[in-house]
Amino acid sequence: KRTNIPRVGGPGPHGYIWTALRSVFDCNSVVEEGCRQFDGKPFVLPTLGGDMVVLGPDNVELLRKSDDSVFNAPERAQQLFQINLQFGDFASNPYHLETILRSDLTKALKSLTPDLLEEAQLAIPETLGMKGSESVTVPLFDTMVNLLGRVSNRAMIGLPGCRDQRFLKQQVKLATTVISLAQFLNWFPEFLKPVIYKIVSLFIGGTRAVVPLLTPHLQSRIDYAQQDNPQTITDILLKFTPEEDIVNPERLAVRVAHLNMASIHTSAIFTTHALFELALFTPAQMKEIRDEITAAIDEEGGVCNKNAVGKMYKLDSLLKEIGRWHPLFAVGMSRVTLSDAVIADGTVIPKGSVVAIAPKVVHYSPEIYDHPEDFDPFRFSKMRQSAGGNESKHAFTALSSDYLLFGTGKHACPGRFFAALKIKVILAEILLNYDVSYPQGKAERPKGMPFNLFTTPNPFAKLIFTRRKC
Ligand code: HEM
Repeated sequence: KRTNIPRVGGPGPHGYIWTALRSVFDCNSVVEEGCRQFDGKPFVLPTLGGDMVVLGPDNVELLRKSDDSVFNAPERAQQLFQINLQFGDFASNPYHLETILRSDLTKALKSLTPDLLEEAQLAIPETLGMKGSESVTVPLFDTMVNLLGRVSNRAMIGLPGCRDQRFLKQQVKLATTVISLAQFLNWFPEFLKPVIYKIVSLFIGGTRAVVPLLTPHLQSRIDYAQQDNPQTITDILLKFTPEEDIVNPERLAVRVAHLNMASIHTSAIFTTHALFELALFTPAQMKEIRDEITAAIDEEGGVCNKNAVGKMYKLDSLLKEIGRWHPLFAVGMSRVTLSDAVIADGTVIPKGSVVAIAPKVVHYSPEIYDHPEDFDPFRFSKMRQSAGGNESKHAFTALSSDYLLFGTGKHACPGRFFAALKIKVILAEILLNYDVSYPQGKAERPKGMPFNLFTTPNPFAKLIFTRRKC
């Protein structure tokens, strides 16, 4: 048994604390340092939430096959988000994850597309604040979070809830508060956590602030759903909702708030990165991507429906290349070991460890990707062309051990098809109606903002949207 796993960073307590702080503010370089130093062998990454064992890429398969008996994901989600305090006891019956997201939502995407498109068409000029002007300059990430909050909720809860600004404001805030609050709660002993949570959430909001604003919108869906014609994700969810959550819609609101939390920021991050990249496109690249979008819509009789979106291969490729470059987390697919576990190189990981994998080691591997250090927006659409019958392997939403954006195995992101659809509907609409450019003198990709192993686009960076002349 080898259990002495080395640690990245300087020696001694000072080295430990300094590296843990770097994992908050400079996570990408600490993780890169560890991956380089230990060259595929596991190493310990100190974080403010405790030690994390970063496994080499040869363990992706181990996590893919995992059934939670040894490498457990729900337990890790509990630690990361303090789910029992912030979302209640849904671990015992996660019906909103299992039934709806894994099959029913994906099947319903076709019928949700017209509403997503209608909302995008109305919300884009309103959220940008165009108000009749030809051109506006906006802080891009915040603008996209607000846009995605509204468009996502057109599918999630429908009208009029998706335009309720008070609800959207609290819902958007939830994603940023949940993780920080969970990390803060982790510093207290178990028995104190509920009290601390109650006090702190009085000041910073969180789930408790979203639920009362969301519940009335769900109540009207409950009344509507008695007719058998689901028009929103909530309507589909209601088919699987136990009676106790129907009579207490606050309980249902917690589930919907949780789905929204997983859905809005992730999609907004991708839309933001995509627009930052599109603003750097050459005129020839821009023509290529626009021509493909127009052709896809024309083939569907001028309607941007789900089939049309499915034919926007260059847009799909751009998103996939963004995911290769910016995989959300410096380390992801995080699990807790429920017993001692032997990994690919024979190392024994002790029971109770948190393990994770650094996606960039895979995404930047020259054995997998040609010139991995180059950002090539059409990398995957070119790979698709030469795939000889295996084209779908290169789709943005395809899962593979060569591409870890959406994780792997049983817990791979179940919302990825919904995410891809809404992001593409929004981007196609923007590309066909606006030119995007950087404010003068800033024509370079803004650096992301790492925080707590997670990297968001720079919130201060701006983009100019100019209406296209037809
Ligand atoms: C581009 C957008 C998105 C990205 C990059 C993304 C990424 C991820 C990743 C990396 C995981 C963890 C996978 C693992 O541990 O193996 C995950 C899990 C999850 N995602 Fe997403 N996600 C996105 C959009 C969405 C959307 C739109 C929804 C909801 C509608 C969603 C719902 C979830 C849920 C519920 C889980 C937990 C699954 C489980 O534990 O079984 N995600 N996502």
